[in-house]
Amino acid sequence: MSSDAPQDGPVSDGLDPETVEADARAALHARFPEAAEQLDRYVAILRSKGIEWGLLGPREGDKLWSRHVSNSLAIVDVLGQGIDVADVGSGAGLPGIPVAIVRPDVYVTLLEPLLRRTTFLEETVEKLLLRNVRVVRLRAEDCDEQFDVVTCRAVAPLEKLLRWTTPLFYPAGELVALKGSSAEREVSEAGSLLSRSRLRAEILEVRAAPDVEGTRVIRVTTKTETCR
Ligand SMILES: C[S@@+](CC[C@H](N)C(=O)[O-])C[C@H]1O[C@@H](n2cnc3c(N)ncnc32)[C@H](O)[C@@H]1O
Repeated sequence: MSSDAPQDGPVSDGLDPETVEADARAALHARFPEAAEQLDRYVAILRSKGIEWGLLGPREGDKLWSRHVSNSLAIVDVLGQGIDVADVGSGAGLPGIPVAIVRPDVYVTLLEPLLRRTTFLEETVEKLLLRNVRVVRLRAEDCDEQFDVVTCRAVAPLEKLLRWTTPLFYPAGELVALKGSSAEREVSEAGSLLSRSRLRAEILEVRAAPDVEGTRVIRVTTKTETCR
């Protein structure tokens, strides 16, 4: 699951991975002090049960802060206040759980079709006492609810994501897809579907905290009609 997680240039090149990881944790604690303890508890669950259950590769244990949590939290400033979010293909809860931890004003639905993963998610949500999260075992294309924002990370190329998720956010909401360096190519490949569906895509550079690696998201919204 982790190999296709979006990540731009390796900030860790030449640096001791333990230092990179400790620095990322410190930067995220400094940015989200009220959430620091909960984030630590979530990372501990990912490092133990997440890896044991095969939801993350064994080598990801050393990159949980610098690769996964910082990447997930890069979208927090893109999300409006008090909104309903669906995290499609949440896997081990990325980005939905870190977002729910630092943004208690947001209500997050973790949408995930695989039983093993929804069991992990339900147990994790219960352990962390997250009141603003629910877990729904469904494929995105089988979900008939609507959300203000659909998030996703490392699930599918934009064109496929649009086919699966447009009914979940159209016409008033948006899709926020964590992508990294493939963002431009994916927008271009989805060009004709975007225009046929009257959707507009923009690429945003985002970062969870000043001292962690940034990434790029594709934000898709509905084209607004212009009055003549
Ligand atoms: C590579 S994992 C990424 C998990 C997580 N978002 C992350 O960044 O670590 C892709 C996830 O998407 C889920 N998935 C695949 N097809 C899906 C669909 N049609 N609707 C919802 N989730 C789907 C898979 O079950 C899997 O958990």
